[in-house]
Amino acid sequence: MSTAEQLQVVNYGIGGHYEPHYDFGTDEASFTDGKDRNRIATVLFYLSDVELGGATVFPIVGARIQPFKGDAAFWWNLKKSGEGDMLTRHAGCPVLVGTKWGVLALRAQALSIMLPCLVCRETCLETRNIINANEFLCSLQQVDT
Ligand SMILES: O=C(O)CCC(=O)C(=O)O
Ligand SMILES: [Fe+2]
Repeated sequence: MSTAEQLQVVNYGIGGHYEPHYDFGTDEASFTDGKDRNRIATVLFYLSDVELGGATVFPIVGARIQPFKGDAAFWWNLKKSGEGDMLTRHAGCPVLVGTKWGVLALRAQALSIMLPCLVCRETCLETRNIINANEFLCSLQQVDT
């Protein structure tokens, strides 16, 4: 797939975590080369259950996703305008018991090609049975930050 970066394997042991961050590039210089290749979306496939801890959390929208083997989390990093969506700040909470395995696909795509697709994104998400963390998970349990 020419528009996706290489898959990244995520593995955390006890205490392993990922500090709050954005997946889109904030360094404008990297994305003003005429290619519009900022990271439009992220999908994180969970390859293991985690006994305790290890949730992926979105503190600004108050969303929390506990990893279960076979589940996936999906979110759009950019707004329709192409700007980074500041609501997507997220983190991997420390693993307290067990191990966390996942595969992360960061999708870099020319916005001119992706924009028409954004319009129907709810439908696309429904048919793929994946989770839109930005919109759908806002209603889930509040995160303690
Ligand atoms: O481990 C997680 O739950 C999040 C990982 C992540 O956000 C990343 O690798 O960019
Ligand atoms: Fe991330």
